[in-house]
Amino acid sequence: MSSPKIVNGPGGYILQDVPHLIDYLPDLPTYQNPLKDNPAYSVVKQYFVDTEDTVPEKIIVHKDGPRGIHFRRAGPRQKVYFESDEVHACIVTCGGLCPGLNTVIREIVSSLSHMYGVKRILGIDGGYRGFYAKNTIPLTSKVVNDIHKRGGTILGTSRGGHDTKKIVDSIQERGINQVYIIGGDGTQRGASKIFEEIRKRGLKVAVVGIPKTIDNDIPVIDRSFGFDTAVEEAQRAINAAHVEAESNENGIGFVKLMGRHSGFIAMYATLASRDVDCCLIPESPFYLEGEGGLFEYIEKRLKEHGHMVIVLAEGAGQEMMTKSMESTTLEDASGNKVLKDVGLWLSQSIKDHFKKIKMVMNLKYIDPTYMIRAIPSNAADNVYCTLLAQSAVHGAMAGYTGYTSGLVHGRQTYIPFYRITEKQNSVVITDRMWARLLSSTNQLSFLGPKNISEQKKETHETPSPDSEICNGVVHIPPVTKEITK
Ligand SMILES: Nc1ncnc2c1ncn2[C@@H]1O[C@H](COP(=O)(O)OP(=O)(O)OP(=O)(O)O)[C@@H](O)[C@H]1O
Ligand SMILES: O=P(O)(O)OC[C@H]1O[C@](O)(CO)[C@@H](O)[C@@H]1O
Ligand SMILES: [Mg+2]
Repeated sequence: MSSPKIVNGPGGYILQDVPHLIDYLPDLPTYQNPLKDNPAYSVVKQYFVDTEDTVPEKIIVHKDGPRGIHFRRAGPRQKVYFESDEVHACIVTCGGLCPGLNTVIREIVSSLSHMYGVKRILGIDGGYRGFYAKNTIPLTSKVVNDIHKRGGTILGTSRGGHDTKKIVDSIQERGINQVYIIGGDGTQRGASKIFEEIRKRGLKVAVVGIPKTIDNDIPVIDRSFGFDTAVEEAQRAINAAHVEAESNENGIGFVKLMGRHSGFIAMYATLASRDVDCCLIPESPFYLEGEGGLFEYIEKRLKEHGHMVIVLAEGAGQEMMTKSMESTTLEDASGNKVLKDVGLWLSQSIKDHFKKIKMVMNLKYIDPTYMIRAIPSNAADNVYCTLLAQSAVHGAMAGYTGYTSGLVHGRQTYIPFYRITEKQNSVVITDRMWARLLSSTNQLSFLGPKNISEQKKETHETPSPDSEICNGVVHIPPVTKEITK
């Protein structure tokens, strides 16, 4: 692994910089950025980003506190390290779907063609393995013109199949010199390995990651593109659950949403809806029976209101499920643990409980999990995708490499891969945002004081001042390599 580029400045200023091609190819020539003559840019007062501009990771600071960690600000630079004719770019999408993938593809192609006059852009078919196992797809502005109106990815995606050597061989053989890799935490780990191999071989190839995660589990960045769309789409399921619940005697509308280790979609969908009485996420343990348990809370709510809505993230309550429901495949092709269907299990457990206590109850279970991610991105996400793609392209043209292009406190930045891959982002239940949710739903926390003090120890002893914005980061145990029985 190449060592991190850290620049220290006065007042505790730290720049966690990203690699540059000249770190290992010092004699590369530079060229004037063609944007200088672009009519869209020539009217902008200061259209090139000052190379000294950086963006702070934490925006809330104390008077006497250090200035803290910063990232390089994204945007076009005066000098570029590629001539337009020289660029041969490729784009690949990996991991699960997310609204906005096609918009990012479209905007990378548009930025390269319209801003930098690039003519050779390839799509890699079907994720990482497409580099060595499939044909490529030529991409032009015409080909991608309408794709942002469709869900999914026109390039196809996959899990597994990352073979660093074969991928870099393919890049080298095809003469590709800019690689745009769109995907989640696993994908960014793969991108980092590709960068290291390219650097080792001394190739003039910029490797750029574009973060995508419906679960919002990538750290540092404000949120992933597509997250907003997914939360919005989840409202339709919650509304339906509410209508069903209201119209039945002791009705329970029960909605399962995505979120393997991180309950962000469930949390934001709950906060947005206002119809949810109980939100269950992986980060907040709960129990069913007895005083302070879920069953008691449901009974109470039904007696008070006659109906209720429960939103459950798929990773919640996994540890409680019986061995009898154990799935036969315990991990996917990428090594991610395959979760058991907690929605079916919990809704059945609730039904059994009410049967046992002889109380009438009508539960309607809605599972819209894939529906919220297989749709085109909304207007806000489309704008986000556009700016993200433009920033990614500006960085590669300027010779930066080995970075993820991401939004930090509303600013486009270049983040070194190691900051993206070292941890997963999770809801921190001792932070303000979860407390806001609890006050909004008025649900119990289902936590004893022991659980709360354990969470505090696991995360930050002292909550970060701006933690409610990006929620915080916790260490997730590495994916367990269980043997399939
Ligand atoms: N540690 C790793 N090193 C190299 N490649 C990896 C690593 N982890 C995952 N990958 C590769 O990245 C790709 C996507 O990984 P994964 O299936 O975990 O999805 P993801 O990018 O995390 O997206 P999401 O989880 O949001 O759907 C796969 O092709 C996988 O082989
Ligand atoms: O697409 P697959 O392989 O079914 O995986 C589904 C998983 O992908 C995600 O959408 C993103 O990791 C999870 O929320 C979900 O558990
Ligand atoms: Mg992932």
